[in-house]
Amino acid sequence: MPTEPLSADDIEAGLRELPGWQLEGDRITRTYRLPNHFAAAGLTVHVAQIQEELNHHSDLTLGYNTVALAVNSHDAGGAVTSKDLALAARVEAIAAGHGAR
Ligand SMILES: C[C@H](O)[C@H](O)[C@H]1CNC2=NC(N)=NC(=O)C2=N1
Repeated sequence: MPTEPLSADDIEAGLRELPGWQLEGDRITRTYRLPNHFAAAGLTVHVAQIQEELNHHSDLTLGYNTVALAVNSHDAGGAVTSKDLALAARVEAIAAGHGAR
């Protein structure tokens, strides 16, 4: 998968397909709210598993009942690439199953 930086238009187009995700500075971010702490911990572990599978890792923060992700591509000089959007899409696909909104 290319690790070329995406244009602002491409990032905007990608984020339109990712509800709740936004561009904050040079990273795409999302905070999921979970029914309770244990559900948030479970989503955190599941996201870590996906990130290992993709070999692409966000800053992943577990709160009382939240899971926050912030990611860009180090190997593209800290720019947003298709790898970041792909990670976000994988997380979007499983988050609701953990009770996230
Ligand atoms: C050596 C290893 O493949 C690289 O460091 C991977 C690991 N996870 C990564 N995560 C992110 N966000 N960006 C990267 O460029 C990256 N590269």
